[in-house]
Amino acid sequence: MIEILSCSEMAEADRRAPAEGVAGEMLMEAAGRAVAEAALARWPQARRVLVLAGPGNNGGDGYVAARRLAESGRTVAVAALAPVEALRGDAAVMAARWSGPTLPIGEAGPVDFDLVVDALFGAGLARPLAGVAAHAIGRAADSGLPVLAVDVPSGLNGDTGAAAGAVLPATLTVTFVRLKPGHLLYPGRALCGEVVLADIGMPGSVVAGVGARTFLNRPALWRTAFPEPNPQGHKYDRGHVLVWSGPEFATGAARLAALGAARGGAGAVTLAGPAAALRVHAAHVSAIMLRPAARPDDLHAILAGRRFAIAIVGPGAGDGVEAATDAALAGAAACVLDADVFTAFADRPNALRDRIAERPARPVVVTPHEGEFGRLFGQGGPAGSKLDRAREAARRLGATVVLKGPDTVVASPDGRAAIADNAPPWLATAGAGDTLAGFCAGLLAQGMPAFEAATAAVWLHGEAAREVGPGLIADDLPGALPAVLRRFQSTVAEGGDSQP
Ligand SMILES: NC(=O)C1=CN([C@@H]2O[C@H](COP(=O)(O)OP(=O)(O)OC[C@H]3O[C@@H](n4cnc5c(N)ncnc54)[C@H](OP(=O)(O)O)[C@@H]3O)[C@@H](O)[C@H]2O)[C@@H](O)CC1
Ligand SMILES: [K+]
Repeated sequence: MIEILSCSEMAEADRRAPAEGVAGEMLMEAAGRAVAEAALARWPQARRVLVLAGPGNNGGDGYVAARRLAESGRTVAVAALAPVEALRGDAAVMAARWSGPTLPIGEAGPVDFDLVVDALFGAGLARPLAGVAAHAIGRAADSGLPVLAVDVPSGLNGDTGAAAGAVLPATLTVTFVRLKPGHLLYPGRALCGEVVLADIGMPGSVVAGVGARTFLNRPALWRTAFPEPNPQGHKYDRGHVLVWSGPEFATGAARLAALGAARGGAGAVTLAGPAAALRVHAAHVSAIMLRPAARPDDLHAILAGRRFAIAIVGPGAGDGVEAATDAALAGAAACVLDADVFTAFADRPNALRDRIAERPARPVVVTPHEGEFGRLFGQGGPAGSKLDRAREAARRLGATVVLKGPDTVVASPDGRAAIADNAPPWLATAGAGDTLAGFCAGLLAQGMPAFEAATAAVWLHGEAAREVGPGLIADDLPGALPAVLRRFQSTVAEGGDSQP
């Protein structure tokens, strides 16, 4: 279940389902039943339920849920935004099957109820909520009652995770078939509360036919590309990562990247930089090699001497970052560009694009957080949701983009994208991004393709942070990776997945 479907892709699946023998009515019955079952499981004590029903199929699901809840002995009332006669298609059928009390929404407040089911708008939201609909969700929110949202909280855009106007925050959201981007991208993720994904009998072949290009970042997405250690392998079979280090008083970031690359599985890792900086590194690292490079241009010669080297440039790179980027893009087999690179190329994304385009077959992964993304692209940068922006940036740069945050998006220039949902809040700490750049380079060094390496690195990074728990500092992340990898490898060996 790793595809993520946009609202229009989900509608496309609905249109294709009847040809595979699954009528819309069947899907709606199953959806409404799943909502009722989730309500009963989560709030077994709730006796009186108010269902807010909208004018489309989201409302149709609400009428089914109302019927099912009434059948299970709950006292249910429907507060309808549209008169029953105005409903069309499956929603009209389901409204006709509902024989309990129905009031115009303006006349039904959430007084004397224990639970609100929000079936006003789902995937068909077309504009900000206004008038009686906005008033109704305001009253529901103010009531303090738990809210079960059908598909998505009303007012939330299922594609972007944003809301142009008022939204009814949910305690629990029951969605169907596949997740939508809005369940994962903030603020949507927080507005959904807990999310339950219900199987409503949509055939997998119908979903596959839609050809979704967005995925949940789980091992199932990249597991087959994950490097398997060769028992007869040599360390250089697992690649060599070269990290450019800036000046002596800013060595931490480059060192975290180097340690991340080593833990991420690179056969060998070298920190290259000014001698004064290397002396600082020498006081901290043992397994990492040190190579003097007085000036970033010296990287050309170092890279020329290696058949296969992955370069990391940006963490703690300092003033020479542009020259170091040039050398990396000219000579490395793959590059991870982070941090100071985005300052050096601020407002000049095309200059970076042109350099990347000089060797189009060579994988490049860029790993900005939102601030760095804004700095790089400046005015006229990619617009829209985080997913849209990452995709557009990948297309413009010709590089795999990791747009970091609590809902990190990885996008490939070929159009694929993945959203992560496993980063704990304590991962937002100084140096965590440098370690991520290292994990990614460590996987690239072992020959993993860029999109797979970047998505795997992001997932492993989140798991490593969970492994450490609250109180984490970035220094802990490389050391937490072996336990995560051990668990991951054992689930692969068992043919399973550590998460669905
Ligand atoms: N495969 C699945 O997942 C399945 C999904 N199913 C369910 O179908 C839902 C999608 O149904 P949907 O396409 O009918 O859209 P929905 O959200 O009900 O809204 C459309 C209506 O709202 C109106 N409208 C829009 N914005 C408005 C506003 N701001 N203010 C006022 N009105 C506004 C719009 O009117 P119009 O824009 O034309 O004026 C139209 O009448 C989906 O979320 C899920 O719950 C299941 O039943 C079966 C399987
Ligand atoms: K809803």
